[in-house]
Amino acid sequence: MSTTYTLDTKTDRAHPTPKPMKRLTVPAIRSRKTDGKTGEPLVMLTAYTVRAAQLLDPHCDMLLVGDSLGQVVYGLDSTIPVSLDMMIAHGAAVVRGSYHSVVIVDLPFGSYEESPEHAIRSATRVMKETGAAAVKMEGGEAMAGTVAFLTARGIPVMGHVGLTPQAVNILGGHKVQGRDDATAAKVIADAKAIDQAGAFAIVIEGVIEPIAIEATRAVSCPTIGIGGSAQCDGQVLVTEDMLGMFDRVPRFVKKFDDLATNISNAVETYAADVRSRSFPEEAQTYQPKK
Ligand SMILES: Nc1nc(=O)c2c([nH]1)NC[C@@H]1CN(c3ccc(C(=O)N[C@@H](CCC(=O)O)C(=O)O)cc3)CN21
Ligand SMILES: CC(C)C(=O)C(=O)O
Ligand SMILES: [Mg+2]
Repeated sequence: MSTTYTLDTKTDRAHPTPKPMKRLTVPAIRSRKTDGKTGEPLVMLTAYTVRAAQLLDPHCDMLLVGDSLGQVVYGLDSTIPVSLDMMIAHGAAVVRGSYHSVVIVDLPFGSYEESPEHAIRSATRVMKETGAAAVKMEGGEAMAGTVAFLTARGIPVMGHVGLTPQAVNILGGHKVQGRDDATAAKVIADAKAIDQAGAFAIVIEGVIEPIAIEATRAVSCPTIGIGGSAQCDGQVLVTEDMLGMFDRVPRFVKKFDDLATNISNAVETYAADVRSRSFPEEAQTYQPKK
């Protein structure tokens, strides 16, 4: 399944061996149902900037321009205030920095819920102005008609069920779903509805493992877990969380590095060097031509 890619250290761009890399497609992603064990899980991470996209692209199947940029990039308390213009600006940057992964852009709160027509207007802007291949929207049974409407008109949709952060005011916080019969049944029904409406994949966020497994088995498209289960057909995390760049992280995050400490150390050294006049040195200083 996986091809070997090498990194051009000057550009951080991936180079396949032996022939040029082609961007993965939505149908290729859709066909990657693993049924829990067989097959290679899908790898997705969030990206908001061109530099992040360049670094992540060779290693991922999908890059998600998540509305989590509200908290991570803009310091907001929730994803509720994020605008479509913000998503489009970051989406275009991520498409420019990638050429292997499928790029998916979150439709932000208030840009799609009113009607299928409302959703397609926003999604069309995303597709035209960013070059992304798909959009993602939160919601289950209530959004199934909208998912079908967009899919029938050329816009691939990724679903998102379980802990849906745009519904934080209904859920009463970022709370794990499926611990009681009512939310457990809702997660399954929502996943089935979005799958039958034609979603090419579904994010299952913050759901107890047995229900995430049941939802994965109940749908024909791949599920992407985040605080879901290792038996989902793929996994996603917020990149800054897994790199140790964001301090308040959910329990489902594993920190694969501690970049905040590295950056803080480098800046401490810079500040000390400026204050002691040991930076800049000769090598960083311009002199008149001799
Ligand atoms: N940096 C970042 N990472 C994310 O994963 C993320 C965002 N931002 N912004 C949008 C949403 C918000 N998310 C969140 C935020 C908090 C929890 C959280 O603290 N959950 C509790 C669960 C408590 C429970 O019900 O048991 C936890 O302790 O993990 C979960 C998801 C996921 N998304
Ligand atoms: C956490 C993922 C699934 C997301 O929706 C986001 O980053 O906004
Ligand atoms: Mg999101």
